Amino acid sequence: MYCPVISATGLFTPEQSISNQELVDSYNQYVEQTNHDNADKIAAGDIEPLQPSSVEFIEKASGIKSRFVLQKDSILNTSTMAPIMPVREDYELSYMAEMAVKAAKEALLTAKLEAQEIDLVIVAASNMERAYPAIAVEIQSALGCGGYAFDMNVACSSATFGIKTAADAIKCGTASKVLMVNPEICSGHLNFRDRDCHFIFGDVCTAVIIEREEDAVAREIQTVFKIEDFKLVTEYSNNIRNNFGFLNREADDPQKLLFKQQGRKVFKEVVPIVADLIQNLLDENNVDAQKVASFWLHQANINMNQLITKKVLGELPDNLIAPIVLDEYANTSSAGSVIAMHKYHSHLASDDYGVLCSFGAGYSAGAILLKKN
Ligand SMILES: CC(=O)SCCNC(=O)CCNC(=O)[C@H](O)C(C)(C)COP(=O)(O)OP(=O)(O)OC[C@H]1O[C@@H](n2cnc3c(N)ncnc32)[C@H](O)[C@@H]1OP(=O)(O)O
Repeated sequence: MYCPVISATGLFTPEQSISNQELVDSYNQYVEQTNHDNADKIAAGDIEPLQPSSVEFIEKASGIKSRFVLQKDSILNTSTMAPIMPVREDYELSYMAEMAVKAAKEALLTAKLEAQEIDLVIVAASNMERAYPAIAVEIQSALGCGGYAFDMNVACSSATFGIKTAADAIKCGTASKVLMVNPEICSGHLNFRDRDCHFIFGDVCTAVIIEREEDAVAREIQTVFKIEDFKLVTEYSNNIRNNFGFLNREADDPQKLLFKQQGRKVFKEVVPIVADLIQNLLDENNVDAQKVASFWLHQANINMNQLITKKVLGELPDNLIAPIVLDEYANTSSAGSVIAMHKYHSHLASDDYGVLCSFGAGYSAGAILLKKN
């Protein structure tokens, strides 16, 4: 049985970003116009007027200050309020593959690997740009990787479940070097006309190389994280849903089928699931939570993340121990915890532990115990 390690990560960040102020200005302009257009119905009491959004609410409720997006103008334009991106021709690279190739190249460079050496490509993300051919097979071809490739979706937990799938393939010898990517175009599943959630998500792509420990050692890779143990859990819930799919293309209002959540219920129900999952993982491996150098958590919401770390550690740690990137990136679904790890791991010393943890729709949650070489 081979021992799987993470030998590199990569990150693609879109060039364009939207501040809370820009987002709120656009939303409030839409509210003003809609209320003006419906003035008679509102006056007759037939419909309620739309309420404005606010920068103060967004920052306080979520900790988000800005988000990166692939297509800013059409999101802020009140006549579209969605990322309007030209349909790519069959001979062109898809948007998801394009982002993933960029993130993957950084990871391959760090891991001192050629793309041809990769023998499994996994796309793990919460939305796929199309049903088939698999985006992973397109990436495999674009990079020139060998072996096989497939797509998988466990919503915000896609990356941890993807790493677990990759590690299992390495352990049993099905693959020796895996590229796992998380191209998340979350702006596409967001209803920017819904005040409750218009601020939550951003676009990004992360990449992770998982391989046999002996191969990474042979190439003298400086920073390698040994995958010590995992815990994955799913528990069905209707509280976070995206109902948009191939069976509702004729829906009256497709926007209403996009992301929706019962935010308070999610908060209340998911925090204990995640805190218990992490605690059980640490207990079973005899690792004291205080000795963990970093908890790279899914970047859902500042209050949720802080409560989870507080439950595990008994106090609020500094930003290196539980790094927050959602202020700049917002919630990027499966990519969030990997961004946190990518940006905040250089302080780990040899034999230090880190926990990579995801949680989200399903419900689904995953925690991975990592040990630095
Ligand atoms: C796990 C995942 O990644 S899923 C995606 C992210 N989801 C999560 O992080 C789940 C955790 N949930 C949360 O963090 C929170 O529920 C949030 C941030 C989504 C919302 O914060 P809450 O404090 O719960 O706000 P809530 O929806 O209850 O609204 C509070 C008030 O603010 C109002 N409000 C809602 N949106 C806005 C807005 N954009 N601007 C101003 N006011 C607003 C509401 O109408 C409500 O008003 P009321 O008290 O008069 O009824």
